Amino acid sequence: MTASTQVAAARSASPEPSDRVVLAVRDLHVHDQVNDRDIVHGVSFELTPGRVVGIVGESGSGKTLTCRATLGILPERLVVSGGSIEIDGRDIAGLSAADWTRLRGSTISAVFQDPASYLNPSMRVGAQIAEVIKVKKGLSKRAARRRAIDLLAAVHIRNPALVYEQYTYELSGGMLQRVLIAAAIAADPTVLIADEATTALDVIVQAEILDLLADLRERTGLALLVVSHDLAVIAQICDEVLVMRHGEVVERGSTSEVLHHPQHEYTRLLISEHDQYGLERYLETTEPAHVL
Ligand SMILES: Nc1ncnc2c1ncn2[C@@H]1O[C@H](COP(=O)(O)OP(=O)(O)OP(=O)(O)O)[C@@H](O)[C@H]1O
Repeated sequence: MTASTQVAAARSASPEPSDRVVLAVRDLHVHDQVNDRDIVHGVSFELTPGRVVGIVGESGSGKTLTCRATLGILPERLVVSGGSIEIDGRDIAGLSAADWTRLRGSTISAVFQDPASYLNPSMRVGAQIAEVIKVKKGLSKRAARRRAIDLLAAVHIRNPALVYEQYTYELSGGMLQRVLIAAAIAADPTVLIADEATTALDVIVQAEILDLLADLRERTGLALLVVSHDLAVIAQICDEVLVMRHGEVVERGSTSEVLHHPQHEYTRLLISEHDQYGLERYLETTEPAHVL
């Protein structure tokens, strides 16, 4: 049984109602204590199992800080100054460092741009995934290795046992991003945040990684928060989209509704900027744009 089928089997053995809210961000405000100003103003969204919410916006619009607040990893000078974040029904405001250690990876996990910087260059990549499994799942060294190889197969790596033994410098950017996704899902989180996770990849590899995320959501019920400055990425995978500008959500709605009938001038600008990259092929479809 592969890792993904194991995950799917474990979940189907205890089916969860799909309207169970696994992440609720309500009226989130992030404040810069040094400059005494709010830089994220009232962001709200909810994730249920298998749902994909996207955040799109230009550089500096507050996308990453929204993710970092959700993961409890804001830079020191920044604080959550308003609103609430609940993960699996639990308000994160009162979490201790030990609670966060338990939660990160096993309930909420993340992948970012530049996977190489999140992997140790002097350790075989498979061993790094196995390490997560040993720590988070308490498996033996041998069982963790087996599961890590299964996970590499689950993220569509063709020769997982060989790749397990390789180092980061031997792998392409797309392969490294797959390895990082395997590590991120190793402890069966319910929520995965993908912050510009495909930005550094060429268009074909980017599409493959988005397919992989869609496949994981389909098979395991993983809920996804996908952050990108690129509307084409959002169009390919998200059920719902929030358009951010200067720390505020200027427009939100189902992806196909926002792409077909943008209400805000800034959304229209984003769409027109992306036409040249092929967004029109999603806009031309009569079906919802996000269906893969
Ligand atoms: N460590 C920090 N200290 C102070 N201000 C910060 C810090 N990180 C971000 N900011 C401020 O918050 C704003 C939002 O940053 P954020 O990284 O969330 O933007 P973003 O939409 O993710 O952009 P990008 O796509 O470039 O990552 C920035 O314009 C910056 O002014």
